[in-house]
Amino acid sequence: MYQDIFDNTNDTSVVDFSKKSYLLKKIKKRFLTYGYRQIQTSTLEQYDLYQSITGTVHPDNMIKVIDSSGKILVLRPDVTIPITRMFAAINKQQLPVQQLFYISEVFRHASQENSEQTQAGIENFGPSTVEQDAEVIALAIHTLHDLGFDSFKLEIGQASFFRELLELLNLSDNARVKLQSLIQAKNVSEIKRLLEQLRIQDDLSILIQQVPFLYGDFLGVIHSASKLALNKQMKNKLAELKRLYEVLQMYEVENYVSLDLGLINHMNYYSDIIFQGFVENVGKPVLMGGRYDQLAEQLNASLPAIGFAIDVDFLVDAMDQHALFPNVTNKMDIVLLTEQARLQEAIQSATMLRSQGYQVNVRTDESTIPASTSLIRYENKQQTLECLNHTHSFSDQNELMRLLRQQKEDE
Ligand SMILES: N[C@@H](Cc1c[nH]c[nH+]1)C(=O)O
Repeated sequence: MYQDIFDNTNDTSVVDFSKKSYLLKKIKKRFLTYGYRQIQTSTLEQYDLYQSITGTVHPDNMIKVIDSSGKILVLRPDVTIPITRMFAAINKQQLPVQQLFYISEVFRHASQENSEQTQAGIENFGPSTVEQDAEVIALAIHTLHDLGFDSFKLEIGQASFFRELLELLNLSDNARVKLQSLIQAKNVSEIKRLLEQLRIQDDLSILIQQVPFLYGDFLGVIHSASKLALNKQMKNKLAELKRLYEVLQMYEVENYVSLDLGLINHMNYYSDIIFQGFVENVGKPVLMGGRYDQLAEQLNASLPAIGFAIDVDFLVDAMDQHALFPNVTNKMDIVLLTEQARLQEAIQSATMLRSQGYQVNVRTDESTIPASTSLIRYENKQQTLECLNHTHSFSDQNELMRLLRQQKEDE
């Protein structure tokens, strides 16, 4: 029974936390350079809001809480929707551009377990243009690059291209979901079988069977897709993708992108461009996003927007696998070991050293000394500094500071 208390936790150890904070610092710095400002939304959200919006996390996968009045709340399953809610409440029309970022926990119920993940993401509310899409994609690439990955890819898809295609088929919800997942899995033989079962007319069936092959080199895919019998809207979407690629070339990030016209995302609120970031040897995306120009319409506002979120905990694992963290040590900079009679003197030195930014502990018992780079002893009427296998005695704080500076130079 007691074991239950220890299961299903999401604790982060000291070492992992220092990795996480290293990563978050880098991400935050990069987001700031593109003009994003940090925001925080409430952890508890109205269940009704999420139930009424289509295209979000499935209600069964939300973690519910009941408040004192009996109302059902959910632990924030997504950040994009609360931010859209926030702006839709104040602005019914397009705002002056709003560029926001967040570092927040999201809570989802996944395969029998409650999962809590930290997401670091951005949302950009403003005119829906290809140039804006390119800037957001460049930011995503720039961020992954900052973390030290040199081999990663951003797979780009087009939600409306795909949707148009499916609409031509007039399918039931069930059949659509099934076909979508087969296309995403690129399961060609099952797609063929399903289309036969559904008695889809030949020319459309041939078109759909081509979709799993529409991935890879960006311009190559656009070229292959343009040869298929597409309607005008789909042709326009391809022209936009071509322009997107041109702008990504201006950012000099075109080598990091590929195109997958069969790409779908678990969130259905995306209206146009969607993307997922993959790093080498890791099967799941570490970054997900896209344009969601119609989401705010469900909240009676017109606020085109684009954004993405990074799964921070997953990225920590990926960075670990790629050995991208600098050595993390648990060591104190300095430990002061003192006899009881000189405790006050040691405490005063510790205060002075902390004011200089050193990490310092004072101890009176040798058996409790934590690992440290340097040890200062106050004993037998003497004070000494032990570091790098040398022992130096010093007479006052000035001399101690001089020794420590010297030690830094020698390191
Ligand atoms: N909220 C999305 C990511 C995203 C942010 N902005 C747009 N999309 C997710 O959790 O997958």
